[in-house]
Amino acid sequence: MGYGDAAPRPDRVLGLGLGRRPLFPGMVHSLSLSREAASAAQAEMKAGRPYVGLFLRRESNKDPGGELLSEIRSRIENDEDALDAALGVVHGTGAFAQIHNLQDTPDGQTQALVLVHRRIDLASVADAGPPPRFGVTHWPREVWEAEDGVVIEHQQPQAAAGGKPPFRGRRRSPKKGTEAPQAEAPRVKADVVRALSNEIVAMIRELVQLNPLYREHMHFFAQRIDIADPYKLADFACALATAEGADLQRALEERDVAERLRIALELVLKERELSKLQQEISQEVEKKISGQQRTFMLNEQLKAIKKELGMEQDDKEAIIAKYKRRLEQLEQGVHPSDHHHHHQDESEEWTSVIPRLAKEAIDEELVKLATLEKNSAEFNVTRNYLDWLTAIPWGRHTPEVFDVGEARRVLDEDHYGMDDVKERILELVAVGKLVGAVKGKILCLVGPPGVGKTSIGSSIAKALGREFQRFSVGGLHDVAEIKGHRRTYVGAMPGKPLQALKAAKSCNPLVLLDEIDKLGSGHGGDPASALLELLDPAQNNGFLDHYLDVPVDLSRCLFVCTANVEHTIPTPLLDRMEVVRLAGYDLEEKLAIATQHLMPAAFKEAGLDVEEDAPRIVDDALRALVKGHSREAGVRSLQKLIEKIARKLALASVKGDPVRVVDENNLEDFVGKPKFPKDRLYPDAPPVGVVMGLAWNSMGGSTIYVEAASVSKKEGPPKLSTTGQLGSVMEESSRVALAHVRTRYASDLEGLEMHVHVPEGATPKDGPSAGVTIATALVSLATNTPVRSDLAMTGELSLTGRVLPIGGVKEKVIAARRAGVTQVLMPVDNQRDYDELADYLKEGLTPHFASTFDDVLGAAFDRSAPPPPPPPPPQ
Ligand SMILES: Nc1ncnc2c1ncn2[C@@H]1O[C@H](COP(=O)(O)OP(=O)(O)OP(=O)(O)O)[C@@H](O)[C@H]1O
Repeated sequence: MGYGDAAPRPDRVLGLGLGRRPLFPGMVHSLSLSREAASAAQAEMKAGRPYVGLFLRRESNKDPGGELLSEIRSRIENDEDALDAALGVVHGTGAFAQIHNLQDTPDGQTQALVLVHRRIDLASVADAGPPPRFGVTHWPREVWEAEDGVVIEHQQPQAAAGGKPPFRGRRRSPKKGTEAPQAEAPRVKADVVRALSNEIVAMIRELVQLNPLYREHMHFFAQRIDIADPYKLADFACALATAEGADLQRALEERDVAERLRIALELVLKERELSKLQQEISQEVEKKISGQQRTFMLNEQLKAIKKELGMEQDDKEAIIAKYKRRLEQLEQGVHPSDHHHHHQDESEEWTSVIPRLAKEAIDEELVKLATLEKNSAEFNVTRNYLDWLTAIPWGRHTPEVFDVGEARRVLDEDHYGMDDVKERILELVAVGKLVGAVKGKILCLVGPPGVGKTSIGSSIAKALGREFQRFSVGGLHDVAEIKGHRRTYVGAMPGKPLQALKAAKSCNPLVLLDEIDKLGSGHGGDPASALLELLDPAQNNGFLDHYLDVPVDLSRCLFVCTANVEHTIPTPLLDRMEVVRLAGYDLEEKLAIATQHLMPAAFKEAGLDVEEDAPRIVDDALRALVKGHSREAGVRSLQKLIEKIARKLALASVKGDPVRVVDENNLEDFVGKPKFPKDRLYPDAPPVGVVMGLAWNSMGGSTIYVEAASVSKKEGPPKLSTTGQLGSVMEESSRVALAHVRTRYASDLEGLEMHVHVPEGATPKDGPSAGVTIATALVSLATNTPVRSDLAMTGELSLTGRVLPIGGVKEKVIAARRAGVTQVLMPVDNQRDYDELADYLKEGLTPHFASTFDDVLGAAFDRSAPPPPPPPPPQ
């Protein structure tokens, strides 16, 4: 596309208004035209005049494209002079451009590709339009030649230029020098122009580097425009600039080359500043974003470096400060991790002194800690040690309750019965009230599982106003569990007593030692003697843990032990304990416990208590539950069954099919078929040779049958074999029984080979108390006489036929009642135990107290019956 002076110079053109900025000669533009402007341009092209005059509107609008200047007409109709009207709407100098091509865009506009040839001045309004047609004067050819420093500056008028002065109307008054370029000395002017040109080129280069968008322009420019032509350079620079329309118009109107260059330079300078600013902003934003990341990375690195160099001095100081603070709190009597607990009130009692030895140890360790390397193993050892030293609740006590009535209320709240235990506790409280302190009494609760030994422990603590802690010593072999490890061990810790003290946050907690009867015997020292040291009030005011290495006063702790049986408790321990026996519960007691405690608790747990008409389990169903499903001394499996029922009730109620009452009829839906359908192996009268005995073990009391049968008859002394997992003591009892029976029934027994069996063979049985039962079974066999069916017996038998006392009277009586017998036989020496039993346990029972085997036989065989005949000879 050639441009410039070769193009025709029509003196009338279609006039279009430009909204935002004027166009400069030499440029190709894609100009969007309004619909009317496009159709006017179309018409021009059709008429073979593909030209437009493009004038910047005085009041610029947003639209950068070309439009028809229809306002001119209305202005003229308002009696304005036509040229004045046009110059009121647009600037007087514009661009003469050739339309190369028109293309419709989807949004209803038309894109016109125009090439700007030269400047024109608006000279007249040939037709107000719309579309308006203007009479125009074309600017002369702009030529710049400088030869040997002499400027030849032409502005040759070409062809008919209308002859009118080029500037009219509202144009700003021309600048000095524009009218008279010759005013400057040609020589100087040439230098100025060159200097300005160079500067503009340099600036444009910079722009291109700053913003790649300009690169395209530059490329175009270099191809088409002679840089050496300052007029064209100025126009190019202006076209590049994103400046205000008014500034650009000024450059458009400027005739003087130097002045035009100056304006152009000013514009590109601004452009460069703008580009720089733009770049700075974008860099800043980028920096900000990456800055955050950087800070994080650097911090991490710093940490790593500090760690590497062991420079975490600050941390160490903070740790030391922490201990100092704890120490202060301890000395003021505030425990470091003081928590809110129910016993706290004004009367809280403080003995806030840290023992001298402990204080010395703490101070010493603090000094040591300050000198140690933060990452050394020893630092951590020392730190752990200080943790423990400062975590012991030195001198802190919870206020104890010495109110008998209140203690009784608390104890009764959680547990039914257990009167022996409660009585003992109330004694403690009463003595404490008189003496001022409960000195470490060791209670030992002995009884079968599930009778509430552990759970009453926490009630006792509550009743006495002490914190509750427990740990099990069952199966404990290592003395270190009690006395702690020496600090030199990796992962060393204090023993369980001090751990309990730390957890209790007070020096007078109730500490429950579970399963003291199952204490192991150790290889590394004897746990029993360590426990002795812990429990003995004479020693434990200076309990020395291997780890802590500083004596701790445990004399204000109250120790309670639990055990299932007494005889495996190490004797030295047992000697110092006060044993309270819990025998287990019979049916009525279980019913009471279930209704008063287990059921409400289980229902609450299952969320059943919130309902208005909450479901209930009727007494008969409970009775069936106890008899058929949970034959045990305690109530643990009864509790589980009730919880199971509660869950199923909850499920039913959620499903929308609630069950209101659990009775005997629907009980099986909840717990299945009874596990113990019958109470007795021989529901009716037992056959010859079978006798019901009473036994008890760690699981509570139970009835057992002893069965004797003759196997064969041979020559010689009678023989006896036994089965049923009998222990050695019971084995011996049977030999004693046979020996004694032989002294009386020698002829009946002669040559008899007998077998004694104790059914439920899977359960190990031991103890001497089956002696009378085995002997009676042998007599029954020897004399071929059955014993009374409603009798159960217990008692040790000596060789000479004396009946010796036994243990577990209450358990055995309960077991006898459970089996439905009405007569019980026991050694006369146990009569006192029996008399002390609660009346309801004795109701309906006939006791027999035997001192000799004759007494036993008297009770076992109906005296009114004829004397037992000799047994028939076996086949
Ligand atoms: N007399 C009672 N009154 C109320 N609840 C009781 C009574 N006896 C036992 N319980 C309840 O029975 C459950 C079992 O009791 P606990 O665990 O204390 O038995 P334990 O004698 O310590 O058994 P183990 O020897 O196996 O430790 C507890 O939930 C307890 O509350």
